[in-house]
Amino acid sequence: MKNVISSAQMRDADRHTIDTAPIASVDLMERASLAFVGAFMQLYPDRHVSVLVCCGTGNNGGDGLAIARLLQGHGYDAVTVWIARFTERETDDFATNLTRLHNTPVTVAEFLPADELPEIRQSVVIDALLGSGLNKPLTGDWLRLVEHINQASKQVVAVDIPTGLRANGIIPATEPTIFAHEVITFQRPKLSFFFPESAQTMDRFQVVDIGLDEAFIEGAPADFKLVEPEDIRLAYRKRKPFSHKGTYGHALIIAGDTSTMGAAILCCGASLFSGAGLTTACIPQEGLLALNTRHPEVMYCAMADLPDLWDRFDAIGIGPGLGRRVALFEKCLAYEPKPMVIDADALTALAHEQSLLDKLPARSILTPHMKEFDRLFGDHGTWWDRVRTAREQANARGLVIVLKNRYTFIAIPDGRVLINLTGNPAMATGGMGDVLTGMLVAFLAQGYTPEEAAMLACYLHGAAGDRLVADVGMAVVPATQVIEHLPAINGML
Ligand SMILES: NC(=O)C1=CN([C@@H]2O[C@H](COP(=O)(O)OP(=O)(O)OC[C@H]3O[C@@H](n4cnc5c(N)ncnc54)[C@H](OP(=O)(O)O)[C@@H]3O)[C@@H](O)[C@H]2O)[C@H](O)CC1
Ligand SMILES: [K+]
Repeated sequence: MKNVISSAQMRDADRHTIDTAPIASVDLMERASLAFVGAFMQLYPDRHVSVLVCCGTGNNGGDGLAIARLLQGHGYDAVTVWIARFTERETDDFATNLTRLHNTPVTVAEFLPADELPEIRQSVVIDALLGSGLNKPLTGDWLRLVEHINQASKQVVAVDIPTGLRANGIIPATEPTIFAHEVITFQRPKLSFFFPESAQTMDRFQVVDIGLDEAFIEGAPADFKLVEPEDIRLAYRKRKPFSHKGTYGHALIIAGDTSTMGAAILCCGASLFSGAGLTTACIPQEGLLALNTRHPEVMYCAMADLPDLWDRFDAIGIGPGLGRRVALFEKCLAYEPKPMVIDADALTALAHEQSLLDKLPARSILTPHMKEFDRLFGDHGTWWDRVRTAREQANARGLVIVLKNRYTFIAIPDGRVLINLTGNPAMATGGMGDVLTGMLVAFLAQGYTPEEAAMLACYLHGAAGDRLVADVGMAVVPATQVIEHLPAINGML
């Protein structure tokens, strides 16, 4: 898992790399700018596209100057630079790059405080005004310039981070920023990119490697970790020769009600396709025909038989579409504790009866979306606060909290948060949560730890959706398709 590091840690990594590589700081800026230009050229291959590079006078601005020079060197023939001279301070690397830029034909205009800003006629604006050095909200001339750029409604590509966005996750709703369609960021995504509030500031980001010392970055203390494909390959255990269904555990899904039987069937299907050796459904009897038709492999357990059969199960998933049968949840908490996934209506029951939280089996997995989370732990004005509560609760109660979001945050008992990057907006359809729950139960039944199960299920769930979008071209992905695509994803590992 890769560390997500703070701006201060990034500065340390910068300094460390300069000292130990060794590399001059201006050469590191050149490397960063080259990496940016490589990514930019993929986005805008037309050398005649008109580009306005807006630069501050710090190192983000220094990058902008180097980028303008490099683009011109690559044959981009309509590059203009604006420099915002709103402070007398400039960094050494900015100054060096300004001298270098003056040796090229690129047009440079400088703006002093209160200067009138000309109309922006270029098609693309590169935002190199302020980067990770931001230490206060935008005001005065900075704000005026950023608003001028936003009002021009051009394509905006930000260098490292959109101007005005704080890097470290806390995003006040009222703070103005530039709006960037694309962010080309250095070495690591900034923590803020994973918080839904960042959608007001940016559409997409991509990370480019600028050769900072990776060992140093990975050695830094980090509360947030990115789940990488390599982590999944390492965690995932391929099926062994001579293994049998007993090797892969028995999952019990307690779900479904008259009008929400589909949730139970989706959940069971996901368990089946995620490799549980056996899957049993505790659903209302009226759902049996549908279950047998859709998934004849799944067995049935009547509500009344649960106490007698409980010993047979290795992991329990409870909640999807449980509806009026939700009292079952409290009953199950009185039986012998088993690895458990708590979702949907069972989460609502927890919210109504908070004392049940203390009765959850150790290291249970909770899978709330935002509303379920707030019902459970109180309203949160920002995602930063919500994630902080998730960390506190996971740590204090020894739970794994899968806080569902465009980038799902997995808060684990040791206080860290794993960030899952797979998944896409085409998957924003009903039933996806039921599928995730089924997958989690299946992985628990197979003997994975709750942390591993959460990581695998979130990653593979999103990866199946990503495949369906990328390879099959689906604009909208229904949950059943994700289930059927899971084996192919597993085989890929
Ligand atoms: N390791 C890396 O990732 C590398 C990053 N590079 C680039 O460097 C920037 C960070 O550069 P830095 O010089 O530290 O900071 P900025 O350019 O972002 O900001 C410059 C100064 O602006 C002032 N400031 C901060 N907030 C505001 C504001 N709201 N309004 C006005 N001015 C503001 C502040 O100075 P003060 O003296 O006023 O406190 C900043 O110092 C990084 O983002 C990358 O683009 C390197 O090029 C390569 C390595
Ligand atoms: K920027």
